[in-house]
Amino acid sequence: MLNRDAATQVSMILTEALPYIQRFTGKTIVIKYGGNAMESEELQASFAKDIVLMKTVGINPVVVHGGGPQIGELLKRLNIASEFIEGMRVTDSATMDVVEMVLGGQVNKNIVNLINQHGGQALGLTGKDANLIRARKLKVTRRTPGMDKPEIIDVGQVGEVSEVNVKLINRLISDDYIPVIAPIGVGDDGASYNINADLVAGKVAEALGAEKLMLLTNIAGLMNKEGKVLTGLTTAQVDELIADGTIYGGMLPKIRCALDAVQGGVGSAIIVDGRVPNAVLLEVFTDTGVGTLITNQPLEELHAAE
Ligand SMILES: Nc1ncnc2c1ncn2[C@@H]1O[C@H](COP(=O)(O)OP(=O)(O)O)[C@@H](O)[C@H]1O
Ligand SMILES: CC(=O)N[C@@H](CCC(=O)OP(=O)(O)O)C(=O)O
Repeated sequence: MLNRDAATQVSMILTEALPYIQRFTGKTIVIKYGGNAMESEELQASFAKDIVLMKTVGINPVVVHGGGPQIGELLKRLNIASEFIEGMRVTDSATMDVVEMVLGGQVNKNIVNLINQHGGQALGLTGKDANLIRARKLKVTRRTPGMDKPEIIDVGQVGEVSEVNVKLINRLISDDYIPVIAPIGVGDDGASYNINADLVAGKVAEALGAEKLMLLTNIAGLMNKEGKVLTGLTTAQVDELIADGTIYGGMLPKIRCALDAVQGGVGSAIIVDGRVPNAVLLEVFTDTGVGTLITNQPLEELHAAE
């Protein structure tokens, strides 16, 4: 039996959750589960439980996962060198094979299995299944201070989303499945594309008209040079932070996809620290959600989240 203090705590949490449950019931929330947020077995289990709980109270979670560090590990074991340009892995055909094996196999099935172990009905897909994610080749542009023109860089078999099979995802949702999507796209010619998982999550959220896009990562949020978490950002402020080098690497696609998603009709996008146990629950069901929030009604000024 719960002691008095624990019982009070539980009832406080449930009371706090009620308005959020009412607000999100029947709505779709897209959760991007980054490879860095899969740090430990405990965190993976708490993520799976959070997703099952969401579904149980009538919210429709759609998971899009990454697996960058897991791809890096196998590439290393196979002695295949790898580099990132502007947050995108340069992908030749040997690298693409590894990406497909790790994301579509190991990582996808691990998440599906965990959700199912906790009582959910997860169904894993790559963008190739039923042409879920159609893609075209992505050309990376790099702006270097002092150079008047941006460079266009060929990073190989890296794609961007051209179309999402919304009908399939909605069908899975209405049949009570939890879709778990690996960020591999298929070109018109059947070619495989390695797509940054943030970009897939953003486009899936946009295509579904999701209420919320959550990006789980290994940092407390988007930070300024002093290490303070920033929230309520405008596009212009983000552009400034990119230009002065405050935002770089993996945060570039993350913040861009968050901005694009809200401009494309998603209610809000939030970058959350996935290293915190039950990060998804805390963000969706309590007032304590912290991280970098991006909405269409930006706050007046950049400010540090409390
Ligand atoms: N301004 C910034 N604020 C926070 N993190 C940043 C910033 N600029 C770059 N980063 C880097 O971006 C990383 C998150 O991107 P990434 O490693 O691709 O995460 P994920 O695997 O979760 O998608 C952070 O761990 C940090 O190293
Ligand atoms: C083009 C590109 O960079 N693709 C990513 C796909 C996985 C991913 O995005 O994983 P995280 O979310 O864990 O970083 C990669 O190859 O690492």
